[in-house]
Amino acid sequence: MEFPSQLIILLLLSFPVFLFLLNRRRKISATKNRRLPPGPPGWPIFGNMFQLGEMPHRTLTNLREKYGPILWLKIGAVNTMAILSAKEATIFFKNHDHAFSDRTVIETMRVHNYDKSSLALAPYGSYWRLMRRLVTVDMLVLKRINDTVSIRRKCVNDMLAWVAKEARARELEDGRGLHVARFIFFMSFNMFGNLMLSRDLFDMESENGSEFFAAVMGMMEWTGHANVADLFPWLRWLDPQGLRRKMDRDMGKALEIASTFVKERLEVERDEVSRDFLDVLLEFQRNENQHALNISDKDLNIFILEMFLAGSETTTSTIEWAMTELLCNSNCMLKVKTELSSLIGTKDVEESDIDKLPYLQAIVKETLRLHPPIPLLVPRKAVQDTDFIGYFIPKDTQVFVNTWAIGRDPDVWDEPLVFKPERFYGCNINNKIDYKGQNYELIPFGAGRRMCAGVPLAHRVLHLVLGSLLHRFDWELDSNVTPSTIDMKDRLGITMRKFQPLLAVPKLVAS
Ligand code: HEM
Repeated sequence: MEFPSQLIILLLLSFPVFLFLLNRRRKISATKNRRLPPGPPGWPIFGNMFQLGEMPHRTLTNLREKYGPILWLKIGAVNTMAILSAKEATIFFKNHDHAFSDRTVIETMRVHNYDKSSLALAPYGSYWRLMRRLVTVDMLVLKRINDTVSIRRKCVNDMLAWVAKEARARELEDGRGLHVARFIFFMSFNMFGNLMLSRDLFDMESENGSEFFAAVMGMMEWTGHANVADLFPWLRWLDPQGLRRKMDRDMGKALEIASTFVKERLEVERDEVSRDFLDVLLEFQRNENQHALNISDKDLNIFILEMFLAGSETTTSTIEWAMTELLCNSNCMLKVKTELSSLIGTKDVEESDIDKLPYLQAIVKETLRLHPPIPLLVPRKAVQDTDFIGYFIPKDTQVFVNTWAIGRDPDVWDEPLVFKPERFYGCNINNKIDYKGQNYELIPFGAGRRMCAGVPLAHRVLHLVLGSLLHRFDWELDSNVTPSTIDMKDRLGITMRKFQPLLAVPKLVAS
């Protein structure tokens, strides 16, 4: 009778060992198998770099038909996986978000060790967690966003006054359009200047930017350039296009000015009413005993720069595209203007009105579906070797989640190439789809752990600015273009902007 109970105990003890060995065998066989996703053959040394062209989001989308929704590329020396469909993106974010939660860092972002202090580029770990908490728990929470409503209102009013002045001037000059993205960008920059530092950094009257503005503009330019040193890391020391040198100069200047802003702030008494994001940041830094890590002064200065880099171009690109689509689709323009006038009347659009404006919301979603400002998201990187849908993805592989392709995925969207806000409106089946990271077919802000930390603020700003421009003015295309001749090409820099900037004529709405 002794024997069976010993056997049972032995079996019970050996079961976990058995499971461990089985799991290990599976992993070894997946690794041995090393089946990479399919992809176009590349050149020796250069891989697929010449095939991608200037608009990789479009090139990759076109490759889906031949190779399927998951693509393997070698861009120079960099292993790259691209995800091109909503179904595969869902599996990626639901089951593998952790395994791909690091970031690839481009060469220009290593200057001044920017990447070491950046929230957007930090490796997935304790520093990232701390900074992410700062943004999502202390800074961009509902109360603080509500406390700063008047700042955004003032910046939008300044912009509306500027456009009104231009509109009056244009009444005399037949049909000459205004460069729409320019004044949206200046307004956004000032908005972040006021939210972050309580100061205007661009003078709309004289159209003059501060030194800080010029330095951050330089940073945006060098970040948006394709850099050979990113594809062949052994070329880094050579800085073949001089981008590192230029970035070093402009980022150095921007950091120096940001540190004087901080020093000046430390010398003044601040009251609760005028608290801005810098006050929140400094308080977070002072409470260092509550965190596992310290935030250095440099981390703080880099955080300030990051808010400008993350927020102003993305906002501008979205609104320029929304205005373009509306000017090409007069029925949608009429519908949104009718919604605004019947629900808002003659008063200004306020952030508190957004929930009452479903068609305006549908327009913002539809614009972000077709024209996501960051079409390949901020590239992720594999933290470890991973088995992804039966493919072996080696550690350090760069991942492009092509949200541009996913927004046009024919398996998900009816008439995917048509601008149709109605799909998100009324009783339509897509009405419930949102960009807050739960619906993987619409991910202009990404999804998962590394999803955009600025969504609550971006949501307010996009609707407020677009709603105000549409409510206050009637818009027409520049007299040289029509909806059928307008150029709809995009170009990729730090964000995806319209290749030919939108020129449109504002006319004051008679009140
Ligand atoms: C139209 C507006 C915006 C768009 C389309 C956008 C889009 C994105 C995208 C695609 C990512 C990468 C997500 C991923 O990897 O899954 C991202 C990251 C980020 N965004 Fe935004 N963004 C916008 C506005 C803002 C604003 C206003 C802020 C801050 C004030 C902001 C702060 C950030 C930060 C800090 C990250 C890095 C998050 C992390 O790595 O944990 N963004 N954004």
